[in-house]
Amino acid sequence: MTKQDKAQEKLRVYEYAKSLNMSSKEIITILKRLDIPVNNHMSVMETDSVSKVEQFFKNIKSNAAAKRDSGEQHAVAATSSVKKDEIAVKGTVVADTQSDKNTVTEAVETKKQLEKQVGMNNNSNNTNVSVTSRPESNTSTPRTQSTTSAPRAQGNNNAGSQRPQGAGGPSRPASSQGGQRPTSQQGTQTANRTTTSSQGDNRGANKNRSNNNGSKRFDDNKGGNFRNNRGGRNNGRGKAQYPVREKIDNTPKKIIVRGAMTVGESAKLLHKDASEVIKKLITMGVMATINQELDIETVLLLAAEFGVEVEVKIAVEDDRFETVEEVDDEADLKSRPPVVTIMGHVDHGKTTLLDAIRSSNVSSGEAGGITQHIGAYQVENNGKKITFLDTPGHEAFTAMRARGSQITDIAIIVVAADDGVMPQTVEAINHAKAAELPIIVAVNKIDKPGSDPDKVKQELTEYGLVPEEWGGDTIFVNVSAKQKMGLEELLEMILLVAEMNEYKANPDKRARAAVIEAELDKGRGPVARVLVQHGTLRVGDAFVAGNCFGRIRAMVNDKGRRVKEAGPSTPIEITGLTEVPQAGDPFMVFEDERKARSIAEKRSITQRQSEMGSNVRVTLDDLFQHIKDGEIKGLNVIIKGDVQGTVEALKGSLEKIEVEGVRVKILHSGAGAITESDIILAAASNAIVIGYNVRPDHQAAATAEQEKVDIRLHRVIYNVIEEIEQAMKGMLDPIFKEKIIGHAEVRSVFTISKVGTVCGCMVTSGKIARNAEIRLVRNSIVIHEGKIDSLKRFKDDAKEVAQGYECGITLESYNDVKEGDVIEAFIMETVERK
Ligand SMILES: Nc1nc2c(ncn2[C@@H]2O[C@H](COP(=O)(O)OP(=O)(O)OP(=O)(O)O)[C@@H](O)[C@H]2O)c(=O)[nH]1
Repeated sequence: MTKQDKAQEKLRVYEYAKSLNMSSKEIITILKRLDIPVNNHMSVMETDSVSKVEQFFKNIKSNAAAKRDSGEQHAVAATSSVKKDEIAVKGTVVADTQSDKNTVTEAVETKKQLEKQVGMNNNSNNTNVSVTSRPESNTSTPRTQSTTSAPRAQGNNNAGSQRPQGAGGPSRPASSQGGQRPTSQQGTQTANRTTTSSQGDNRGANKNRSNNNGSKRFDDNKGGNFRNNRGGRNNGRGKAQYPVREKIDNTPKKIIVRGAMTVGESAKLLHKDASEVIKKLITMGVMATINQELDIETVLLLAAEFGVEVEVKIAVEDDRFETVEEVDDEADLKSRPPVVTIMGHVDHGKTTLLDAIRSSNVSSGEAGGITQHIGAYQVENNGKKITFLDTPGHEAFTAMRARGSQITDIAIIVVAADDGVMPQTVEAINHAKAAELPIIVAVNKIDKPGSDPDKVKQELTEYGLVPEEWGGDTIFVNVSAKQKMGLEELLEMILLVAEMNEYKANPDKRARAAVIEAELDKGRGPVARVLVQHGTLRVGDAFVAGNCFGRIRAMVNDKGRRVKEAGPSTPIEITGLTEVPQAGDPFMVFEDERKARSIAEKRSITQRQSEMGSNVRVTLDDLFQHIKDGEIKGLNVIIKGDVQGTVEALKGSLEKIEVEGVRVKILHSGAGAITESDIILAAASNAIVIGYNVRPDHQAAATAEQEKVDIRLHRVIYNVIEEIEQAMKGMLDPIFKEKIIGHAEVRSVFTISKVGTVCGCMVTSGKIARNAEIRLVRNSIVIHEGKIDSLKRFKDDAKEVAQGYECGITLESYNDVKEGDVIEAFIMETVERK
């Protein structure tokens, strides 16, 4: 089986879209509408999702059919109802997304507009509808001319779209439109986009506007421009009850909505009497008084009823720009270089490999530049670029992910052929898998005598990485970073994976990027290295990076050259910041420095508030609530245990748990203490950490506290399983929860006859209380759990001993204590259920 075949086994959004002759964006909108988690066009579509989408199409079809049946006239629709409905879906979604990238309202709108579209289809024969009496409308005159024109396949056979549109009716010269058409160019543009033709002539105008480079850069993510709500479309619907009035109508063509507003405010905006608006609302089934607040959705419907176009501008999105997913027009997307991270075990040759690739593949035309370490670099192979992140290792990678930056496309796992799979190799694989990245394995050091690449392949099959020649789908490349062998093939394989995944971005808009590293330079002030992800970054651009802002003073590329602009996947060093951002911070360009400053300020306030506020991570205590709210579809878990065997057993049992469709997903498991890397992975993947007979090391505990990661420590497998199961069912009753109150280090051990082993200890954190329970920990492994027999300060019994003091401790029925052991004291506390 070829690599291509393998890759195609997984159905990605874009492939599915292609098969339906739709764009990824449309499918994404539908998936979101159906509450199916989806990130982008590369997201894998499970069979379940496909059937849900198909069901969605079916529903639309049957709705349309039902409406048709109930209507009086359906001449046009009958001939090709399936195709028509599909296209109706398509046309509407495009209309939505194209008009604006407001993804939040988009999903809601889709349904409404779909319904509306269906409704509009039913009016298809009603060609004499007086759509609007607005003087500015450019639809009325053409309509009367077009009553004889052939119905459109799209089912947009409402009055407005029945007329030929620009090039859509070549037999009709543009001039025949007289003064009604804004320009002939607009007509042509409209006609070119046949699927969106339902939107009438103004679409052409809007497209023209968005083609204007300058303004387009800042158009993204502003409120929705619900052009389907345009005048002319809906008047036909209400016509029966409300005959057209002859008086001059000053209804605005378009209004801007910034949030919910009262009936009175809506009326003012729509240039209507409040009574008229209230009446209209009643016909829509909404009983409201003049001071009653209408949510955005209702305002949108109301405006549509009056035939007014709405632009939704919700300012709140600006300061949470990283959460807004931009949906670009497929036509605007251009291929971009893949971004690659190299991971692997210590000393397996990550840095050597990065250096070898860099020194042997400097892109043509760039040769002679002075190598500059800016966190990433680009090389060229057969005229195609690849971006390598310069900070090898999965910790840095996952730390960035934890800050919300997913910048890597492909992970290279380096395994030394003379050493084989090591603990950090497994960690790296799991970190890459958690980020859902395609993995290429580079088996390194094949020049070394005794190296055995096949053994590495064999070992990796255990972790789900099966080479293609063995029937799997993982690409393995044998390399020697030191001898520069196999590098060419490695690059080719990266480009192959990139080709299969079609990494694309829209270079023609304001830049979005991620900070790779940042520092305070003595001479130049704050300096940040960023990787441009979307759009083009230019000198002079005002931007926000994390909670900092600035204006780009200068940009230097990885060859040390000053550049004026940088497109997607380009790493660049920038100056012009006011402060130093953090690695992983999101970066976005804004229209001016004032705006950037205000957004940066808002972001830092929000951050401070959320730091003070409640935990946003999943914990077992609030798991049920998350499941109930549909926020999580699976519980991500990291398991660490004292012995590999028990870890495997635990893994097997947990994976079997399923409660109401929610399953446990083990992101990573291994023997040994809970490390900081485990916590970072948990934070990045919203996972909980289970420690079976092991403890978090110092650093890990501190990071867990800071990142608010839930760590569950257990000594009985059954308890772990029960706890998780109960939490998922919402039946967890942590009437008691363990609270660690302190640690004492055993500094000396002596045996006294009749008393047993006495431990001379120093309390290193918190306190040790006489009535507390204890755990004896040796090298992060729990070797005993029990009670304190006696606690003494010098000769006297003590109730508790605080941090920084020495004490003598004997344990109840336990004597196997060694110097260097840690006694962890804990109490069981009553916890209120959330
Ligand atoms: N013989 C041989 N030695 C290699 C090869 N690649 C790397 N080495 C050596 O392996 C050692 C470790 O290489 P590094 O590149 O520092 O390994 P690393 O994975 O970056 O190590 P850390 O940064 O410590 O995680 C160095 O002494 C390299 O010279 C190779 O292909 N063949």
